[in-house]
Amino acid sequence: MAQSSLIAILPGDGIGPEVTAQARRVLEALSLGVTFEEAPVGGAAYHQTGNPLPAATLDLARRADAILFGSVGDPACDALDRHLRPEQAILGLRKELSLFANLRPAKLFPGLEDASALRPEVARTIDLLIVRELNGDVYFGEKGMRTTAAGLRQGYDLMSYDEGEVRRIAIAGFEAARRRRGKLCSVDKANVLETSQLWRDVVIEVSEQYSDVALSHMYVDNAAMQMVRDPGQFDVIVTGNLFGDILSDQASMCVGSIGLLPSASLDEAGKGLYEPIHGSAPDIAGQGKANPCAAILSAALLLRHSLGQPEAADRIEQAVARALAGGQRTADLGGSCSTEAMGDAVLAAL
Ligand SMILES: NC(=O)c1ccc[n+]([C@@H]2O[C@H](COP(=O)([O-])OP(=O)(O)OC[C@H]3O[C@@H](n4cnc5c(N)ncnc54)[C@H](O)[C@@H]3O)[C@@H](O)[C@H]2O)c1
Ligand SMILES: CC(C)[C@H](C(=O)O)[C@@H](O)C(=O)O
Ligand SMILES: [Mg+2]
Repeated sequence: MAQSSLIAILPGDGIGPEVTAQARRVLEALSLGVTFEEAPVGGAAYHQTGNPLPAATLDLARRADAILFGSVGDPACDALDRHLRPEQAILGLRKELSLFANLRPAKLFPGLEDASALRPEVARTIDLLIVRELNGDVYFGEKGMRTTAAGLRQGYDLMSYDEGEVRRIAIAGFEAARRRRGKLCSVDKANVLETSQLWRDVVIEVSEQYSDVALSHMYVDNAAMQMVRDPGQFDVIVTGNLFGDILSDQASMCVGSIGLLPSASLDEAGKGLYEPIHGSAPDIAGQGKANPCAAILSAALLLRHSLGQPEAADRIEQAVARALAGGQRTADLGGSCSTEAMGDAVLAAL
């Protein structure tokens, strides 16, 4: 029941706290009777405790019904050992909570044609969902630095997927396609990578249970090209962790800004972490310039996927659309609204 739901707020670093504050205001305005509890994460947590993902923060994330996450990343931490860096916090949460299915929707908001990097008639066709695998791939394989026989420094990161990991994300992709326009494009690099060959084989096996979904396959380099040539051809894209990371940043500029794309990271049971796809944006942090829409739209996904509140989710999405259509825009979209003013505009449109 939403009455007793606990939402963990993990604002993080850079613009994370700025955009999360606006998302929280919007959730509060809906008076859903939810409780919020906040904890530090990323560089903020490292500076306080020496650990980017302190036990108390992980505990809150486990106890909560859903997690609203800002962003992590702090240039002052870039020289730390990798396990101490802010980014380990989001990777750790995804892994510890088995949040393997990352949904990244991208759709052009009416009126934002001019903000897209694409021509308006192309931008208008975009309504796609990237289903990105989040617990495996080159992100979580063996990695390290070593010295070659010739005495050269060598970095390595092992890419791998087992068939169980591919099967469960393929199912998530087919299920999403079934709820949308019935088209699934699996993106891989099977012409070169064994990991991708297994990926393709398993996706084809799973497709036998989904005869109502039209499955296609595309190599990732072609997919990057097709995303800007004819993005309207895509309904659902299912892909691995690394390819999904890259393609989703690209998709964001096709609809106008990285400050617009939310995401849901789900486990098998529907528990979720919700975050904008963007990072901590150190170049604009602390200046009130960040676009809070991705964070606000992430709160909408939280209500829909973890709290069973689809009407409230629709209300938030419609309010964002109305605010944008009314000309309220932050600098990334060519406007002059501050982060807070954009939050005000969404609240006014609720
Ligand atoms: N999930 C996460 O927490 C996450 C995601 C991506 C990057 N990061 C981290 O963030 C740090 C910065 O990385 P980066 O610069 O490659 O990516 P970034 O997404 O933080 O920023 C890329 C560019 O987009 C702009 N931008 C991002 N979000 C914006 C918003 N809401 N409104 C307006 N402009 C916005 C930034 O100003 C910057 O010019 C790094 O430490 C990186 O590891 C974290
Ligand atoms: C910060 C980083 C670990 C993260 C990723 O690569 O998954 C980010 O780029 C994202 O898209 O959420
Ligand atoms: Mg990314």
